[in-house]
Amino acid sequence: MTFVRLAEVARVHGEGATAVHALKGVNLKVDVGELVAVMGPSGSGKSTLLNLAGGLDRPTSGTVHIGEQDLATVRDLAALRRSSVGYVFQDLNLIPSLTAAENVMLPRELDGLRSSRARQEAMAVLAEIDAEELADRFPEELSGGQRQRVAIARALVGERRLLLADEPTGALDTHTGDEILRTLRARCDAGAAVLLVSHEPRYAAWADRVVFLRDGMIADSTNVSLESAR
Ligand SMILES: Nc1ncnc2c1ncn2[C@@H]1O[C@H](COP(=O)(O)OP(=O)(O)OP(=O)(O)O)[C@@H](O)[C@H]1O
Repeated sequence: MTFVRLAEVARVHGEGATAVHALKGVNLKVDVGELVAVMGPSGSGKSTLLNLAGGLDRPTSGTVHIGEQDLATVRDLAALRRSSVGYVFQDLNLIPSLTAAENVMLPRELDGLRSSRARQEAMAVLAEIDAEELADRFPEELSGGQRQRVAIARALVGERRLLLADEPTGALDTHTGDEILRTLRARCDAGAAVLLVSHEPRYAAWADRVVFLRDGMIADSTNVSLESAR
């Protein structure tokens, strides 16, 4: 079953002579339970693709569906994003005045959950990625790698059915990076759809499929033979 569908999606940044055609007529489906890795050179449109797939940006032309919903017709896109989509950005975006646990709780509290329940969920997901001991620290008290793990916990909390990860292993050592990939893979196997941008072939090996972008177009798409790759 397809969970995310991009059809003939184009995105032009700017206008006239300075216009940048970041994506040009991209078609992509990600199924429930599927992990798709997006690879490609710098500037090929990977982040633009992720932002469009999660409704953070709108296409210049073409359509994006999450589940049954055409994002162009969704009234409360922010609510849809909060309930269905988890993002791990390159620049982390943790709120400095909140502890790690409070950062992870925040999306659930915005969903209307009581604090005690949101905290329970936050602690469970921090435990899942082996980061419970970070719960009561503030972002400035964490290393780059620890911040990354907290940002990942925030993306996983709740019943997010679509996870978008842009270089989620960027600041992490190999062991922790592998742990994160194992967690993403487990979420996927439990029914999430995952889009992962990575420069590193070793992480792409965790994917079901690798999509290569070049100059805003899908240049190639390869199914990964999982057993041999991991
Ligand atoms: N807001 C924006 N305004 C103007 N141009 C943009 C904007 N966002 C992206 N671009 C341009 O669109 C193209 C695709 O950018 P994008 O960030 O999607 O590529 P990327 O493959 O993710 O690159 P990287 O690997 O360096 O993160 C690039 O030429 C970039 O400069």
